[in-house]
Amino acid sequence: ISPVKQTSPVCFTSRSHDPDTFPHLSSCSCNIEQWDSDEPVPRSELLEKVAGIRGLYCLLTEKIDAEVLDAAGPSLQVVSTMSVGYDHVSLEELKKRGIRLGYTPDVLTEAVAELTVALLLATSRRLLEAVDEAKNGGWGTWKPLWMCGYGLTDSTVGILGLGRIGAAVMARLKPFGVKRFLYADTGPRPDMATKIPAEFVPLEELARHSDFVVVCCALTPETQGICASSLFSLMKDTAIFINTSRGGVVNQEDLYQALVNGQIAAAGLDVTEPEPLPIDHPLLKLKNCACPSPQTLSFSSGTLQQHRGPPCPQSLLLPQAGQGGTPIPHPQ
Ligand SMILES: O=C(O)[C@H](O)CO
Repeated sequence: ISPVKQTSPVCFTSRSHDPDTFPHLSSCSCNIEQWDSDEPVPRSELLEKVAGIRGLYCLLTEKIDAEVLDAAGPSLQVVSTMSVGYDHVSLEELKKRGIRLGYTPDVLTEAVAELTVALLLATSRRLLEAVDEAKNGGWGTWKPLWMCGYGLTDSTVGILGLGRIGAAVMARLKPFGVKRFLYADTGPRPDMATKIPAEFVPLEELARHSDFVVVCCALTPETQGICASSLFSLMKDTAIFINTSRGGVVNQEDLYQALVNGQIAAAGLDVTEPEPLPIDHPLLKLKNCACPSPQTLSFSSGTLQQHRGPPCPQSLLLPQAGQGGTPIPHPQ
């Protein structure tokens, strides 16, 4: 976007941005209009605000589809999303219009990997249940097998989607004495599976053999609902299921049944569909399902301070019309 002074907004940002955290936006000489709220911009406002802009800076709360792009009109050149995943953006519609997409790969790798390990340990060691029991008087006396969980030593961990986050999770779990890492993906990822060796296997084999199944893949048409009863039924009844990718990869009714029927031991979910789940949602009633507030845990302000680069979208994926195709990398 050329820094031309104009009276009408050149860019629209869909959330209020703290100038200290986002110096690039404050110092930019373009005329930027900001949705000045911590809450997502209502759809009707978004459709109005984008008219005639050249750049749109959004979050994963905004669905960027044909309707938004049509409302923006032919002036729109770039959409940037402050997120690692871009499943809320229609790549097809962007491509059709020659609009480029920016996103923020890698800014959350460490944070999400740590959170994944936290969820895995909390569920396998029944931490939240134990805290509840101590608070509500359920801890009567010490019993040797009460609240026993499942250990990582000599275990098999299966990662669905071995991108940056999956590899970072493996690096953190390895020192716990994991014996074998398996992974399933769209194809072998030798680049990700060499430092810590991991075996590429079909998803069904991963489900059958893993003590811990960790989902780190991107949400795509292929992964939508991929974790369903057909997969849970293959898993060990002692298996722990962790999802830190997107809620849409899991069929939540099937997961609920698997947890209630003892098909699997427990689940830790950083992501759900919708977010947040309604407070009376059956998954939130289960003792063997840990489902903390997802966005606060995975995208804390600490994360923003700790990552190595600015949180501004930095990678552009889609070429301008007529410039040839750039393969879309594994987003996570
Ligand atoms: O895609 C992302 O950036 C994360 O899911 C945000 O929490």
